Amino acid sequence: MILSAIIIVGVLFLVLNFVQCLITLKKSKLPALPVVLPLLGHTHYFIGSTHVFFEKLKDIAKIGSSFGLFIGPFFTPFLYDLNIVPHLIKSENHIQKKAQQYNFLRALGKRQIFVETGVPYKESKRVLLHAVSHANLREYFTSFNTIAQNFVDDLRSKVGGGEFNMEVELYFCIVSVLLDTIMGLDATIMSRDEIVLYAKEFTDSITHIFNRGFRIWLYPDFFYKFSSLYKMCNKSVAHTRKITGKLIIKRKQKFEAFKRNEENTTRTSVFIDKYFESKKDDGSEFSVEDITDDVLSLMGAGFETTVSSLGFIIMMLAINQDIQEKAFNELKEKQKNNKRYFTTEDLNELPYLDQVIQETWRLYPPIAFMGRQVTKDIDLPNGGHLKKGIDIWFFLAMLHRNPKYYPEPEIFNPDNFLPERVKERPPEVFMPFGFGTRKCFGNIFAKLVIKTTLCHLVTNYQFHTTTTVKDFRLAFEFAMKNKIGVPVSIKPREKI
Ligand code: HEM
Repeated sequence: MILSAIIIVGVLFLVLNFVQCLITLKKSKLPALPVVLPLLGHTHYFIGSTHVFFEKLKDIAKIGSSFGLFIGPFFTPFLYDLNIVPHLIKSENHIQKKAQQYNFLRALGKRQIFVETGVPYKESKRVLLHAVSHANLREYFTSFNTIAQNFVDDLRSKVGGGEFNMEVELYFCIVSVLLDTIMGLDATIMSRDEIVLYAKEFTDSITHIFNRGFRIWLYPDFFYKFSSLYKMCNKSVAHTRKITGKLIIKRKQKFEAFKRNEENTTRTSVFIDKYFESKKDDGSEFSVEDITDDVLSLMGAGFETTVSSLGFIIMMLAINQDIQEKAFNELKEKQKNNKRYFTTEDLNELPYLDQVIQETWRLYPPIAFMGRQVTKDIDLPNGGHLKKGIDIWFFLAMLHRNPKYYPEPEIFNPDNFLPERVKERPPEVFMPFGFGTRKCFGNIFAKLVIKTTLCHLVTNYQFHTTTTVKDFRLAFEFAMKNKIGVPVSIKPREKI
C-alpha cells in the first residue's frame, strides 16, 4: 500500500516536472532537440566522453540560433546569437548568480570566489583586485621570466628526440608560476616532485568536481556523499589544502619577519601578502582557512585556463609555420630574441604576438561555456521569455565563430585581430574572459604570463608537429582541452 502510494506520487512528480519543463521551453521560443525523456531530458544524446559532448553541442549549434536543452529535468538554454546575447548582457543584474553546477566547486572549500556572492565575494575581490592591479603586476615579472627561462632550459633535453607531448612541461611551468606569484613558492617546502604531485592532485580535484556535473543523479548532496567520486574528490582536495595551508603559514611567518626588519628579501610581494595586510568587513583577520579557499579558487580559475591557452597557441604556431615565422621575426626585429628578461614595455611592442594569442582564444576559448542563473524573469527580443530559476549557458566557442564577423570562422587567421577589424565588430563576438561585473579579474595577469612564456619559447625554439587541426579532439572539461595533448618536436633557434 505504502509502496504503491510512493510510486504514484513519484510518477505524478515526474509527469508534472516534465509538463512544466515543456511549458518553460515553449515560452522561451527557443528551438530544442526532439525526443525529450522524462527525468533524463536530452542526456541520452551525450552519452560518451567530454569530447563527444562538445562536438555534439557544436553540431547542434549549426542550426544558427540559440537553443534549449534538457540537462536531466532542467531546461537549459545555450545562447550564442546576437539577437539574444547582448540583450542578456544588458540585463546583467537579472543573471548575476552562477549556474547550479558552479556550486560543486565548493568541494574545494566553503568560500569560492567563482560562485560566491555577497560579503565574502566582495572581501576577496577587494584584496585580489589590489593584488592584480597595474601597480602590483610588475612585481611578478621576475617570477614569470625566471620560470619561463627554466622551462626553456628544461626543454633542451627534448631537442632532436622527435615528437613529444609538451602538456606535462606546460603544467609544471604554470603551476610553478601560480604557486610562486600567489603564495611565494617556498623551495624548502616543495621539491620539484612535490610540485608535480600538487599539480596532479589539484587537477584531479577539478576533474572530479567537473565529472559530478555530468552525473545528473549525483546532483543531490545526499546521493553524492555515498559515491566513490565524493571519496576520490575529498582525498585530492585534502592533499591540496594541506600543502596550500603549509605554504600560507610559511609565507605569513616570512611576511611578519620582513615587517619587523628581521628578514632581508629581494622579493617584494606575492598575492597573499595582501590578505595579511587587509581585514575582513567585520574587522577580523583573514584566517588560513579563508586564504586557502581563495588560493584554491585562484588556482581553479587560473591554472587549467592558462595551460589550455599555451597548449593551443603552441599547436597553432607549430601547424602554421608562416605565422610562427612572422611572430619570431617580430621579436627579432625588435631585437628581443637574445633576451632572458622581458618587461611590460617589451611585451607592449609585440602586436602580432597579441593577435596570435587572441585568435587562439577565439577558436579555443579556455572557458567555452559560462553558466548563469536567471534570478528575475526576462523577456527576450524574440518574443520569448526566460523564467526565474532556470540556468542559462553562454556558448562562447560559438559566439566566437559568428560567420558575419569571421568570414571563415574555422580558419586560424591572426589578421582577424588587426585593429581595424576589431573596431568593426560588436564586443559580444569575442569575450574569452566573460563580461560585466563577473568578468575574469585575472585577465591581465593571464595575458602577461602567457605572453612572457611565449616570448621565451618562440625566441629559443622552432615548433613543429605532424598533427593537423583535423586530428584535434576538443573536449569541454573545466577548461577547453585537446585530448591529443600538445604533440610537438622542437629545433633550437640560432641567436643573432
Ligand atoms: C587565459 C586564461 C584565463 C581565461 C581565458 C579566463 C577566463 C575566465 C572567464 C570566462 C571567467 C568567467 C567565468 C564565469 O563567470 O563563468 C573567469 C572568471 C574568473 N577568473 Fe579567469 N581566466 C583566465 C585566467 C585567470 C587567472 C590567471 C586568474 C587568477 C590568477 C583568474 C581568475 C578568475 C577569477 C577569480 C574569476 C571569477 C570572477 C568572478 O566570478 O567575479 N583567471 N575567468
